[in-house]
Amino acid sequence: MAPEVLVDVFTGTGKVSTLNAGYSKRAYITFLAGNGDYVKGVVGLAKGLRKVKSAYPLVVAMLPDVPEEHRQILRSQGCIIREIEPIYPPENQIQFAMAYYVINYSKLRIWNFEEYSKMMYLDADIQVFENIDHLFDTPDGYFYAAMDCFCEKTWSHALHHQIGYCQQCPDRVPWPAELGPAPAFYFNAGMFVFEPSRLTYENLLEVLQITPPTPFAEQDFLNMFFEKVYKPIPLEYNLVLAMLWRHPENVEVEKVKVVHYCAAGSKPWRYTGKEVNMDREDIKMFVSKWWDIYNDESLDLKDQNPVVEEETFSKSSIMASMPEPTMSYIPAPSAA
Ligand SMILES: O=c1ccn([C@@H]2O[C@H](COP(=O)(O)OP(=O)(O)O[C@H]3O[C@H](CO)[C@H](O)[C@H](O)[C@H]3O)[C@@H](O)[C@H]2O)c(=O)[nH]1
Ligand SMILES: O[C@H]1[C@H](O)[C@@H](O)[C@H](O)[C@@H](O)[C@H]1O
Ligand SMILES: [Mn+2]
Repeated sequence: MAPEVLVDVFTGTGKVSTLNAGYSKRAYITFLAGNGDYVKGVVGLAKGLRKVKSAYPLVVAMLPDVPEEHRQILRSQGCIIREIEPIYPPENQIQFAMAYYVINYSKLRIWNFEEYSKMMYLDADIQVFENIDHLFDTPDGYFYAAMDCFCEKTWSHALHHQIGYCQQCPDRVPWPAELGPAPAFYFNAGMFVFEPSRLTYENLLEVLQITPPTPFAEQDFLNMFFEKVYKPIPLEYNLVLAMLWRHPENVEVEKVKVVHYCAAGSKPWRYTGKEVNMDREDIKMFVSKWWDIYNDESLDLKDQNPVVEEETFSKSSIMASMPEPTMSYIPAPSAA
C-alpha cells in the first residue's frame, strides 16, 4: 500500500493554547559542529522561530568543538545549549560515507533527550517563515519528514539517480520492474518530528554498530531505521531548494513555510550567486528573506539574562497564540 502524506487542515480558531498544561516538553532542536560559520545559521533560525512566534525553545545539540564565543552568542539569542559527544560509524568503515556528512551521525544523540516528549529537528541551514508549531500535534508513534529529491549531482552515486528515477515524479522514469519493488519513500533528514526515547536511542546506537556507513550517513541510516513508521509531510515544511528547478510543478512558492538552503551555493551566509542556479530570482528572494531575519535587531532576544530552561518554557506559554490545527491523511501517489 502507498504510504500516506500528512495534510494539515487548519480550522484557524485562533485560540490561545495553554502550552504549560501538559505540552511543555516540546522543543525545536538543531545541531552544531565546529568553529565555522554554521553558528550564523543557528542564530538565523533562532530569530526566525521568534519572528513566527513559535511557542517552543530552540535546543542546540553541539559537539565539544564549538567555541565558547559561539555558545555565548547562541545563549544570548535564547538557545538552550546541550553538549553531545560525537558518534562515529564503526571503525574502518568511515570511507563509505561522504566525509562531509560523517559528523552527522552525532545527531542520533538527540533521541536521548528524554526530558522532551516531542521535538522537531531543523538543520542550521533551515529557515522557518511561518509558524509550524502545529506539527507537534501530529499523532505519536511516527516519524514525520518531507520527501527528498534524487535529481541533483550529490545523488550521482545512487542507482535511482543514474537511471533518472525520482520519487518526486515517479512517472518520468518508472522504477524498472526487473529491479523489484520501487524503493520505500525516502526523506530528507534536515527536518523531522520525532519522540526522544531512551529505548529508541539505545536501539539506534546498537543497530548503527552493525550497519555499514553509506554516502548520506545518518540520513540513509534514519531512513532505514524508521522506514515502517515514516509519514511523509508536505514539501512546504522542508523545501529542498533544488525542487525549484527539478520539480517546479510540485512547488507552490507562496505556500512554503520552511526553506532548506541545502542546494550547492545556497547557504545565505556563503551566498555569492555564482554557482549554477544561484542567479535565479526565487533563490535570490529566499536568500534575501533569510538575511532580513538575520539582520533584524528587533528579533534579538530582549532579555539580556542567559536563558535557563524553565524560564524559557514559562515565557513560551505567554507567547503562545496559534490556530488549533486538525490533521487528516490522504494517500500519496504511489512511488511505483
Ligand atoms: O561544519 C558544519 C557542518 C554541518 N553542521 C550541521 O550539520 C547540518 C547538516 O549539514 P548541511 O546542512 O550542510 O548538509 P545538507 O543539508 O546538505 O545535509 C543533509 O544530509 C545530511 C546527511 O548527513 C544530514 O542528514 C542533513 O541533516 C541533511 O539536511 C547543518 O545544517 C548544521 O546543523 C555544522 O554545524 N557544522
Ligand atoms: O538528500 C540530499 C542530501 O541531504 C544533500 O546533502 C542535500 O544537499 C540534497 O539536496 C538532498 O537531496
Ligand atoms: Mn542542511
